[in-house]
Amino acid sequence: MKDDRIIYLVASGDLRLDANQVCWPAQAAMEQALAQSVERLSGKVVRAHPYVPDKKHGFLDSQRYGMDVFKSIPEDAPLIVAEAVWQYSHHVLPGLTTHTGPILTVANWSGQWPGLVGLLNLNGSLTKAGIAYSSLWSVDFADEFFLNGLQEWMRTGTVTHDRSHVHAFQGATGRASQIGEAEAARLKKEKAIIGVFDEGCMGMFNAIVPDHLLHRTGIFKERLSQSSLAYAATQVSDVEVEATFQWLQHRGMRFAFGTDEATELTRSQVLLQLKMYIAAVRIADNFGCAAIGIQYQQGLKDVLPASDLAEGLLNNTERPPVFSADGKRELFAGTALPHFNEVDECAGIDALVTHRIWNTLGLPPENTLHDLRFGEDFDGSFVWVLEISGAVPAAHFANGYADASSERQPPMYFRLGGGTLTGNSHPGEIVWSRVFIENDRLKADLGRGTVVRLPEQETERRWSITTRQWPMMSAVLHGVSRNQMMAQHKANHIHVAYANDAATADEAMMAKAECFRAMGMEVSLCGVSPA
Ligand SMILES: C[C@H](O)[C@@H](O)[C@@H](O)C(=O)CO
Repeated sequence: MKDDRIIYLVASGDLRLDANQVCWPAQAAMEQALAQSVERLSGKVVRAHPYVPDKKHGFLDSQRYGMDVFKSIPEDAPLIVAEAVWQYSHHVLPGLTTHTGPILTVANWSGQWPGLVGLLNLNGSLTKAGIAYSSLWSVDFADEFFLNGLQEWMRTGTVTHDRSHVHAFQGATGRASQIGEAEAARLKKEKAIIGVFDEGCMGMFNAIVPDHLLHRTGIFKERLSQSSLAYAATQVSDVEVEATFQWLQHRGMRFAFGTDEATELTRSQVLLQLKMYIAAVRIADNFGCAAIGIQYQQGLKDVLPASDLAEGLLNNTERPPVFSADGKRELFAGTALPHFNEVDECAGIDALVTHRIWNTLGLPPENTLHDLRFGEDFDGSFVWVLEISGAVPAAHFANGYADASSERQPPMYFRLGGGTLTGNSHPGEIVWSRVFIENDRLKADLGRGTVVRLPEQETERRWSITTRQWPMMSAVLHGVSRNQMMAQHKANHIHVAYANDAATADEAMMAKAECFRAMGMEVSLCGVSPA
């Protein structure tokens, strides 16, 4: 007889065995706490797939495995996708496309592993796929917000969230309107190319912009291969790469060198990373790209050290010069070449538009995405830990390269090592944004924030409970609570750019919103006034 109390549970994981094994204890602890809360409300959690002793974890670790597991889940049953780790959404997406019962995505509010990041990627992917779902998050699965939400979901199949901070953008005025419209018109007339080095990183379905939506904005993809990047890196001379390395050292960037290739950063890893940097600029020039994205994961991760150092350098106006192979021409001289991490094409659109609008406004054009990794209250405000897995432009640190260091990427994600471009982002006024896809439309959320200087001890604490090797930004997002942000945000990534002060940040936000609107997107302002 069918037991109406049963709620099925699946857990999507990484593709990398090491990451799944290292992170499994956190997942097991989270599932236990979650199951107890469900039981308190008279439900019963049944795992739809087991812990596999041979693998030493219980994650869905491939798309095919996910499809096979979903065959045995009754399609109309209530289903929880529980996440304490970074996960590849395509492991569960196929099964969820045909699931008719209520779906709840849940993450533990912890910075230890990027579980919240995984949850947000899944939510963005489900949104793009048009699959109905609800979502919840909790520190211990016993708080009122979580229990109320869980109860509502178990009773009605949905969770209602407060989204009163989201306002339809009403159009900009004055200079912001002119600049935004002019940039959109320029894109339509002149067109622009984003170079995509192997589409579809780590199952991030939400990060792939279908051509029919992209082309309406004036942006087109050049589909590039990471194989050609690896080859081009072999063509860079040792003399050139040595000069690039010296350039960085001369500006005070620190490299945390060791000797063990398996766990430490070595000079040879860094030199390969810098060859990749030079190669990427040359390929971008060859194909006339206005921005590029290197996925690094599947494929390149087995061939070269991490792409992050190259990515951070590309995003900075002041960066080591790169010349054409014949040495005659400096490429992209005096400017950043916007790079979108993990080939997140939504971020690619944003990076290009931000780069251009900020330059027009005379603002620092360096922009980047971060993961929405974690956050906690500090001194009466909710301060987010924005942290990306490797690199930000050095201009985001108070003293540029002199405040930047390169640390070895964690071995469980980056077997072949390579260094990050890391540091603590300086205080200041920022514009945040996210382009996403819903109902086969490009949409964009924008808002304002302030990067705060936390006491050193608190900064260190936050770094130590997340990933110490990765660059961090401590941000207060204006007019948006933690739960509102989580409920609305449709991506693991959030885009950020600094302005000079509050007034210039407000103007830049409006100019970008206007540009996005003129590019055909449905634009919302979050936490700030619509006009
Ligand atoms: C290395 C990890 O897999 C990261 O790529 C992950 O935490 C992310 O940054 C996801 O946006």
